[in-house]
Amino acid sequence: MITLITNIKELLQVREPGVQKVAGADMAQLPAIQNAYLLIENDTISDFGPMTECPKINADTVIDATGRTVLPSWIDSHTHIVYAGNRVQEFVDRINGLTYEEIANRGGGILNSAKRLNETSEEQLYEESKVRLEEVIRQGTGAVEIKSGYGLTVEGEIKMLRVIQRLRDNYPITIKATFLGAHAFPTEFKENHEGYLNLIIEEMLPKIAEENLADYIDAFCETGYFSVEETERIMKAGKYYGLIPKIHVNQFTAIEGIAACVKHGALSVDHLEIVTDEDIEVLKDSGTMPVALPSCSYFISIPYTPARKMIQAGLPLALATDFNPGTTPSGNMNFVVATACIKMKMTPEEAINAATINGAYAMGIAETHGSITKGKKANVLITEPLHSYYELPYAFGSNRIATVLLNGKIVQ
Ligand SMILES: N=CN[C@@H](CCC(=O)O)C(=O)O
Ligand SMILES: [Zn+2]
Repeated sequence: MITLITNIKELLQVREPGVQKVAGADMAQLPAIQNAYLLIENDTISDFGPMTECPKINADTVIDATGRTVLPSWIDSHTHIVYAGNRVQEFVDRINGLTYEEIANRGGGILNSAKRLNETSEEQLYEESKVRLEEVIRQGTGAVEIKSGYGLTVEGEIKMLRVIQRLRDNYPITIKATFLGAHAFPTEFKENHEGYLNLIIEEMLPKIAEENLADYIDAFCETGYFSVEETERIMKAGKYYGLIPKIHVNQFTAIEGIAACVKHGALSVDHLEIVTDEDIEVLKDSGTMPVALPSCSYFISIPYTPARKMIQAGLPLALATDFNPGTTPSGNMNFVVATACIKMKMTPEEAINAATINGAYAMGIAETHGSITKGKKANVLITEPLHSYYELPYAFGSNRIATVLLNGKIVQ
């Protein structure tokens, strides 16, 4: 099956093989070809270049992209798409003055979602989650990481991870699964942290590893949730089973969790609304990707990740949605890219790099996703006719994606 996209006004994020991520000043560069073609063989990008070099072949499908931009699909490296019900009441409580912390202290927040999830059947959970997955595919996401973490019981966590596996089996989007048993302490373990850590390490992890249900391990390293020392125990236990850490850290407070994550070889550190100079130092020259989640900052009115400061220090940065029922009931990467430009003062080039190649690194899939590169998966987006790709973040409330290809096939 051969697909040829012709007359592309701008083909964005064109990279040689081997580029895993971009950092610092390099984030401002978004390599592009004007008036280009893109050749897809089966599910793989096989060639691209200027129209003057377009091969004369009999393609099965030819798409004329006159006036349109073509770019790699968005990579959403941090989501909690699998959940039951919603938390609209907490949304209204926050409008009326309560904070996220106050709501959590009253038994709301993560524990609210966990209660609901444990009362929901696996079938129902799958049905609710697939609607969200279908929506983000339409919005241009071509790869998504999905976390557990609303079970907080052996059965609940396994149920979530099985749903993630079923989504992976049934949809063309690339999915990675992360075990987040250490998302919050269930009420019965509030005064018995040791007991819950033992449950995660001795019961949940061996079962998850046996069924091969997760790729990564996560913990919510935060004041009032998992301490740095507790997070280190979770990371070590995960690594024993081959799960690389990707950690929630520095959302509300900086407690030196980032240093611990770097020490344990975390693939990414996510949230980073509060970042100290020491945190930035420790991330320099590490293999750990910082991930910002601007829709979360927007929705619960907390600071935005200091992107400018981090990029100026030479760091890379990825962008993801954090799609979840509490702090970010949206999986729209177009909004994330726009909000990063508008609120974090990232340039469109930096934001697109952060939402494609750097997101792929944060998901451990940079070899196959995140750029227009020969041999990579043909997960690409074709926009509506645009004057320039700047219109993607400029039109912040709109979706300018007209066509979505996953594995070389048009799905939208
Ligand atoms: N901060 C931790 N976890 C989620 C929110 C969880 C929730 O409130 O349900 C987040 O990334 O924002
Ligand atoms: Zn999250």
